[in-house]
Amino acid sequence: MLLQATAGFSSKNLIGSGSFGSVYKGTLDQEERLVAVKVLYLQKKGASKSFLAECNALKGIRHRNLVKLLTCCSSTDYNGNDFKALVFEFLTNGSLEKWLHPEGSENQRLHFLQRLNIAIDVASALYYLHNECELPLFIVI
Ligand SMILES: Nc1ncnc2c1ncn2[C@@H]1O[C@H](COP(=O)(O)OP(=O)(O)OP(=O)(O)O)[C@@H](O)[C@H]1O
Repeated sequence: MLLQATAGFSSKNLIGSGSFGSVYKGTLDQEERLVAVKVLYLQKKGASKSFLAECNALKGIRHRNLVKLLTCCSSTDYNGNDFKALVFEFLTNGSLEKWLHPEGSENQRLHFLQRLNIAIDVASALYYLHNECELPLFIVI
């Protein structure tokens, strides 16, 4: 299903990569729903731990400033190769880092109030994670 959704994890659907995986844009056919599929680099130390931590921490979370985790996939093929991926709702506005530190045109620069609102939203999400969400949180180092 994920293979189909991402056209075989095609490089044209690659939207970014982080410390533990690559993120692909995908479309779930039946619903035409856009998703972000994070495929873990399992050869990297800490990646499996990061997968479990992200699954456990995000699966019960409902907050307007935290991305929704739709499902976690873990499988092993006939040759014993492991595959782990996290499927998130797709966020259309791109990377926050690029909004905060734009390279190009001045038009894309956020003004002070917009930046303040982002800081408030981040603080609100952190407050929720620390005080209101009942799930254990893991920090992966
Ligand atoms: N749900 C999503 N919707 C759209 N783009 C996403 C989504 N999740 C991640 N991305 C894109 O993929 C990039 C990599 O995400 P990922 O979660 O792997 O790493 P990170 O959180 O940016 O970094 P690190 O894991 O190193 O802390 C992000 O910077 C973002 O551009």
